[in-house]
Amino acid sequence: MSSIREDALYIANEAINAVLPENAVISALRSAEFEGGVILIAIGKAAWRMASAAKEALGDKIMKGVVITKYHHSLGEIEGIEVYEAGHPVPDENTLKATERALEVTRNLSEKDTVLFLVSGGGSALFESLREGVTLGDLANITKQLLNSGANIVEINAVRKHLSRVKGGGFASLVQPARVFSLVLSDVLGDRLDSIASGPAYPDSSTSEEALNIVRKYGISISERVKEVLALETPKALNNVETKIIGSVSKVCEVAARKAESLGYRAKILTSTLDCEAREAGTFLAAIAREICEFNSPFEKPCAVVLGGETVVHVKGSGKGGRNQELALSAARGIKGLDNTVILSVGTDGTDGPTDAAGGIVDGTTVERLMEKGMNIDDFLDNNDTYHALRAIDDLIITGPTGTNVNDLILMLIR
Ligand SMILES: Nc1ncnc2c1ncn2[C@@H]1O[C@H](COP(=O)(O)OP(=O)(O)O)[C@@H](O)[C@H]1O
Ligand SMILES: O=C(O)[C@@H](CO)OP(=O)(O)O
Ligand SMILES: [Mg+2]
Repeated sequence: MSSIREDALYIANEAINAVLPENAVISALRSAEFEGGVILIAIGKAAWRMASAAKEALGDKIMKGVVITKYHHSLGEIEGIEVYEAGHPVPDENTLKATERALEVTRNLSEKDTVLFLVSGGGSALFESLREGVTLGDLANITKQLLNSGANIVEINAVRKHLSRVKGGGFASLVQPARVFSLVLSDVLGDRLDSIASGPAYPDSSTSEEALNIVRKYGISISERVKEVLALETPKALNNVETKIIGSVSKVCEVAARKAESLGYRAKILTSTLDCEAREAGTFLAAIAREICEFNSPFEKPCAVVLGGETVVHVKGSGKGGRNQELALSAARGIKGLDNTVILSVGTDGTDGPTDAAGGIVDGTTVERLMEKGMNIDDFLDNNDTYHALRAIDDLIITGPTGTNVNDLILMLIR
């Protein structure tokens, strides 16, 4: 019989494999019709896999193409398509250069032409052409502040959209009169199309006023010059765009639940929209675990509790970690001493925060194993240093870039 840890890792792996984008791209393109030329632009952490699937489906119908993905996320050449890598989560020079190339290949198109736009999370950092008055230095600085402020992705992107020529519908405006056919892998809760990769081809629902309020709410420091740029509006209507969502965290949760059932666990999806502070989610989940272990309620053992979403972290310490590692370690504190209980939290993109881990997997012995090494769990949580704690006791999950990106999966198994 496999161990409960092995079960958890198997379930997570199967669920992530089920949202690799290839099949979804190919089936979405099967029924699509293109009158004139097709120009492919793919952005985000899943861009390479999405583009290579589109090439497989459409072959020479694709006249030109540009892929922009995160460093170490491309898997080689794709015939007839230019592949670039750039900075994420903070954009860099290569972001601007690659985006300029994407704008060049989509210039001067006719209304018969189609821009096949393949969008996945990460696109905000990877696809950028700045409004006049904003420098790359400004954007990098504002991005770093926002990422560590506890602001959620919808808020972060409301600000980024108002600094950009391509975000918030800007890209679709620039390629007019060509039509944009957009396939989107969602990594934003509620599948908000104007927030995923900051919606370069979707009418923006956020306003300048909101962007300025977010800057104020989180105490983001910006110059007067940047403030003036933020006050300019984004497109609120576009008539050349068609959009399809081809994957999201709900599917990850459903597959995880199904796989858990196939291993004999009674599975429940608790939520697919978890969005609170990471350590609070971990503490809360641990409390549910204790209830189940003691009273066999509200879920009967053996059970699998599945959650999907994207928590946030107010980073105050100077350590290394990510939201999944922080959720897992805080859960470990709460399930200390429980038998046959495992909690796992993993980013489906394979990278959790600025680390080489995808997440963490903890159990009732995690705290004790840390203590044996002379490590106090609270110190590591306080310093946002969850990576070093989990690494010391082999409780990290390391997958490398997965080629997909649909938020995070959290799984609790009890038997
Ligand atoms: N030391 C840390 N501990 C916990 N979280 C952190 C730490 N450093 C950065 N983060 C969080 O990691 C987030 C970025 O993680 P990442 O996995 O790259 O996000 P995404 O998958 O959404 O692109 C930041 O928003 C920040 O809140
Ligand atoms: O690109 C982005 O804006 C976000 C959401 O889509 O993705 P990530 O959090 O992976 O950077
Ligand atoms: Mg991630």
